[in-house]
Amino acid sequence: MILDFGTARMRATTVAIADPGPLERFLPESGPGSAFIRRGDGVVALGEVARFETDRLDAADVWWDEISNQIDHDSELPGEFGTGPLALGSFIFDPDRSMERSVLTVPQVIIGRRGDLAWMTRLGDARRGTALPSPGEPTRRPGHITQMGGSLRRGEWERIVAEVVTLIRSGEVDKVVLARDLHLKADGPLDLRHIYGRLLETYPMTWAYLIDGLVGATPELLLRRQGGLVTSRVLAGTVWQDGSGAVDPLALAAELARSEKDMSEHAFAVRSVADALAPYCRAMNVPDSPSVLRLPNVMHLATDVTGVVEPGATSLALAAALHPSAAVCGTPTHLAMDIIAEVETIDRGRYAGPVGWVDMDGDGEWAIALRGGQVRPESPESIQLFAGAGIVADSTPSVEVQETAAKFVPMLQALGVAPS
Ligand SMILES: C=C(O[C@H]1C=CC=C(C(=O)O)[C@@H]1O)C(=O)O
Repeated sequence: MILDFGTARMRATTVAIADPGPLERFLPESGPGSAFIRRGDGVVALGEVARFETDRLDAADVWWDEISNQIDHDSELPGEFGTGPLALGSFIFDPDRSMERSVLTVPQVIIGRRGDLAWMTRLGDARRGTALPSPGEPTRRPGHITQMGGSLRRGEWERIVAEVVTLIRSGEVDKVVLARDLHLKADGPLDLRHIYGRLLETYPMTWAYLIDGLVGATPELLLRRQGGLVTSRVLAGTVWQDGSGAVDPLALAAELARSEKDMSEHAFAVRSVADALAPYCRAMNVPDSPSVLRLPNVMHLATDVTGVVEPGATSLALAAALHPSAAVCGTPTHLAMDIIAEVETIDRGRYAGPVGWVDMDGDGEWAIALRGGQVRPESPESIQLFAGAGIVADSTPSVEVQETAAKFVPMLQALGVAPS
């Protein structure tokens, strides 16, 4: 479905503003509002002048190119990364099999910040001037929440992991990332702004996203394209504290860095990103060995792949090339995708798909929608959380269940629910 402003040209104005305070406070309780924030920097987007519901990143790329060509933009900050009209989007993991839809939306008002720079962009309606919108109503914490369990019981999911390990050991496939879900139900509609605010407080080092009922805080950046440079933060390979929290973090990091199983899981993910980026880059840097990224709930092996990108490839085109990486799908990609569709039994929807924004120059940031959940308009009191784990030849099903449990922690904490 396409709703756009037809053949009429649209005016947009960007002005520098004084520090607007926490961006998330502008999110409205109802009506369109999206956000993409990390360490206080990012954008909050209000209202909607155009929307494209497609399943394909490359179709979204073409649509945004057409729409952005219809915008006449006056800016006090020309050329500043991330300022001006944007499209914010969230894409389905497997568009061939999902019942859900991807979304790309062009907001009416954007309030943004990067370091000392803050700005507001308004599309259309120049009469509204440069006054900031009023902050949204206070957020509501959820009332009582009931944990309804997952679509599969833990034991059933372990059996699927075991089956996939057997496939991998037989040489049919190298790596498959398997996910499971958890359903929770509150006694009234959930206020996603509250969940989002909690994630920003507790996980400031992640990319926190909120778009069309999908909310989460992901540590994994599919790509940032800024001018001629592209960066991808590849994560795969995980350790976590047991319930006692007694293990020295340095010892835990060392255990991860020494783990052959995690190193092999990570290597597949890095290779998939490097191979997908190579045709778009004049030069690339792929570090030989990963570092360890420490988050409050888990630690990951992390590699930042960088490249000098050929002119013309927008951030959406690059996201189309990179998705799905072996951090969320597997190796070889198509075989892993088929196995996921066959054995996982859940519709991932937009979980593990690209989430982020693109500007009028094609620059942008696309994270991978992990550590999050989905609220659907027809049941605003219910949320479905997702978490996955990379399965390789040495995986142990019961340990992979624990890993997914550790990955549910940010969302459970944000909902005020004790992890089980
Ligand atoms: C698939 C997820 O995590 C990915 C990202 C980091 C580490 C991962 C791992 O160690 O399995 C996964 O590849 C998820 O959080 O749902």
